[in-house]
Amino acid sequence: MEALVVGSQPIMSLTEILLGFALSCLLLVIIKSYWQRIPAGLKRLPGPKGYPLIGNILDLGKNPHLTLTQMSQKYGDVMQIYLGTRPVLVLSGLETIRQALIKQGEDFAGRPDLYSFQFIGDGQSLTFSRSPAEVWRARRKVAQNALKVFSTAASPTSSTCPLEEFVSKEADYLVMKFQELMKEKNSFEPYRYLVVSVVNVICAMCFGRRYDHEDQELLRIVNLNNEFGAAAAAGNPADFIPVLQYLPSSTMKSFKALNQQFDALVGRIVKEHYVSFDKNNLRDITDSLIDYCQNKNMDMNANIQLSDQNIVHIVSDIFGAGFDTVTTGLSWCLMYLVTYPEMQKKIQEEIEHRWADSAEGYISFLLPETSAIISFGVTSTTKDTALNGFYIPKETCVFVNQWQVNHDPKLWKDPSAFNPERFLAADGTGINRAESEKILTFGLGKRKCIGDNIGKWELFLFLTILVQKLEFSLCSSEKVDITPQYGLTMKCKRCEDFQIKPRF
Ligand code: HEM
Repeated sequence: MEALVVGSQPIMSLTEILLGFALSCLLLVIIKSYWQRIPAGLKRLPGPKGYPLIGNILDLGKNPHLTLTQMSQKYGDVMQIYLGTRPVLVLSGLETIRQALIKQGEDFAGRPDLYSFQFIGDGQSLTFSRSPAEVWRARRKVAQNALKVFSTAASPTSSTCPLEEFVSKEADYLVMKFQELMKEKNSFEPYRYLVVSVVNVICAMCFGRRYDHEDQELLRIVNLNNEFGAAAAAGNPADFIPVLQYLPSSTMKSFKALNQQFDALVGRIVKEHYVSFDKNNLRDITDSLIDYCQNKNMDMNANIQLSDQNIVHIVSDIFGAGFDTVTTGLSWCLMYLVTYPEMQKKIQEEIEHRWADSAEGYISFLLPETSAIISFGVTSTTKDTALNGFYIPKETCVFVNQWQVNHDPKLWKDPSAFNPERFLAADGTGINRAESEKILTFGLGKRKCIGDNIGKWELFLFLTILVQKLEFSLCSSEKVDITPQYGLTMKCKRCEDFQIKPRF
C-alpha cells in the first residue's frame, strides 16, 4: 500500500487516510443531526443531554410521565429530549399546550412517522397514518358524521338514542353477572367483565350486533386489543433507533400479526355488510360509511374518494379507540367508589332524589376527577414553526404531557388528592365549567378525540345504572393500591376483591 512519506518516514497509510475521512464524515452527519441552524430571533430547544445512539431512553425509567414532568420543572414547558436518535419535543403546562394545539393547531396536527404506525391499518389508519392533511380531514369528518348518527340521533323505534339502548342492555347484563359471581365465588374482578360489555357497545354501534359474552369471535377481538395495548405501552425501540428496523424482532412480528388479524376480522364483517346492505335501512356505522362511499363515488365532483378498504380502516379506528379508553375510565370510577364509599352514597342518593338533573350532579364531578387516563398525546409538526420563542423544525415528534397538566400544582389545589368537589360550581349548583375544561382527557385542537361525547355519555350511563342497582365494596379491609400503572392509557391494578349487594 502506498504511504504518505515525510523524509524517509511514512506518517500515514492511504487506508488510514480513507478511514479518517470516513469517520470525519460520519461525525459530521451525527453532529448535523443533533445541531440545527436556528433562524434569527428564535432560541434552541432546551433539554437534557443524552447518550449517543440511545439519547435519553434510559433516563425515562418505568414512569416516563413522572420523569418528563420532573424534567419540565428544570427545562420548562417546551423542551427537547432524544429517544434513540430521534428528537422529541415534550410539551407541558396548560397554556403552552393550548397555544400549540389550539392557537397554532395546524402546525401541530400531524402524526410522527413512527415505524410501527405503518402496520396499523396497513398504514391507512385515520388515527395513526401520515396521509395528506386534506385526506385525513375528510376521513375524520366522515367518521364524525357516522358516529353522530348512531350515538345521538333518536332511533325510529325508540324514544332513546341507540347508544343508550346498547349501554342499558349491557349494564343490565353486568348487574346480573355480578350477582351470579357473588353467588359462585363471593368476590370478583370487574375489569374482565366491563371490557366485554364495553366492546359489545362499540360492536353494536359499528356492526349492529351484540355478542354473547362467551362468544369466541368477541373474545378474540378483546384479546387482540389487549395485546395491541400491551405492545403500544411497551414501546417499540425501532421507532426511535431506525437501524433496529432491519433486525429480527419477535415483538414487532407479533405486533404486525395482530394488526393483520384485526384488519382481516373487520374486513370480513364489512364484506358481510356489503352483501346485506340496504340503502333505505342503515343499520350501523359500517352501513353509514358504505352509503357515504357509494354516494361519493357517484358524485363526480367529490374530491376525496373513500375506497372499500378505507371503510375497513375507519371502522377499525373507531372500534379500537372506543373501548380500551372507556373500559379504563369505568374501572377507575368503580375503584374510586369502593375506596371512597361516601361518594358512592352521595351518587345513589342523588340518583333517587334528582334523577332528571343528575347529569349536573356528583357523577359529573366524579368523571373529570377519574377519567383523565391518557398519559401523553402524540402528534408531530407539519411545518417549521416556533413556540414560546423556541424554534421547532417540521416533522418533529411531539409528546403532549397530559398527565403533567392534570397534576400541576399551579392549576390544582392538592392535585393528587381525590376530590371530585373541586368541580362543583361556587354557588353549589352544577359543574364548574372553567375548572372542568382545565382537565386534559380527550386532547385538544385539530386532533382532539372524535368520540369525546360518546365516551362521556357511555361512562355516565354505565355508572348510573350500575350504582343505582348495586352497592359496590371490597371484601378485604386492607387498603388497595390505586397507583396508576404507566401506559398510554393509565390503568388501575386489577383487584379480585370486589363484591356487590343488590340495592332493591
Ligand atoms: C373516556 C374515553 C376516551 C378517551 C379518554 C379518549 C381520548 C382520546 C385522546 C387523548 C385522543 C388523541 C388526541 C390527540 O391526538 O391529541 C383520542 C383520539 C381519538 N379518539 Fe378518543 N377517547 C375516548 C373515547 C373514544 C371513543 C368512544 C371513540 C369512538 C367511538 C374515540 C375515537 C377516537 C378517534 C377516532 C381518535 C383519533 C382522532 C384523529 O386522529 O383525528 N375515542 N381519544
